[in-house]
Amino acid sequence: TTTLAFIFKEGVMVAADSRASMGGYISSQSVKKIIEINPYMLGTMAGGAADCQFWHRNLGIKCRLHELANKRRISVAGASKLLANILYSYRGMGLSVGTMIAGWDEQGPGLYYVDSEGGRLKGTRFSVGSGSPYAYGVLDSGYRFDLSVEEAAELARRAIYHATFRDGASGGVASVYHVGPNGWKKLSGDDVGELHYKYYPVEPTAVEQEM
Ligand SMILES: C#CCCCC(=O)N[C@@H](Cc1ccccc1)C(=O)N[C@@H](CC(C)C)B(O)O
Repeated sequence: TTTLAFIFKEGVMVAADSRASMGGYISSQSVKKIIEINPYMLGTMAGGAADCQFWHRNLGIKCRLHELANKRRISVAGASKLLANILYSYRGMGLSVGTMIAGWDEQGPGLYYVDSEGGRLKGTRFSVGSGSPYAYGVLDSGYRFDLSVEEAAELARRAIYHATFRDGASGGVASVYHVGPNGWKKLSGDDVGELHYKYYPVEPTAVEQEM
């Protein structure tokens, strides 16, 4: 898996691939790794498929119950704390979850990294998953706070693409979401095979050049 998220002038950009693997076997090319927790908050998934899917579903339920009990949406800090605490309570029992909670609340854009070791970090730029070293290379070299939404989406897309090119456990579709003051919006979903020819256009052959 390759997932990434970063805060910039216009909010938070979130992106992920869609591959599930079991050793060398590719078990799925169509996993939704960006979870819509509520209209203003997204979660990303990396690690054990079952663990990520179960605990993100559980988090969504807790967030909705928080809204009903408090008549206001939960903050990004609050949602990430709920997840970190429940994961920590299972520490050492073999859970494998590496996730980011991204959203917009009264503090503006928010981004946290949370994992099944109990880690919880507030930050402005993360990449999580087996392909993250490759994604960081593209992301860190291209990141600026004052990117436009289009530039930020393209940076996120390119970083996921290059990670899927090098990491065998990443692939399928590169999905990109933007979270702004009015909530999240899915910007794109591109098969990485097609993205390949966007970044490496096929040179016309000598014969075609003759035509
Ligand atoms: C579908 C299906 C079977 C999925 C098995 C399964 O969890 N694969 C894992 C890799 C893994 C993890 C721990 C033990 C073994 C195998 C996987 O593909 N994780 C991706 C994210 C999830 C959300 C799809 B990514 O991190 O590579």
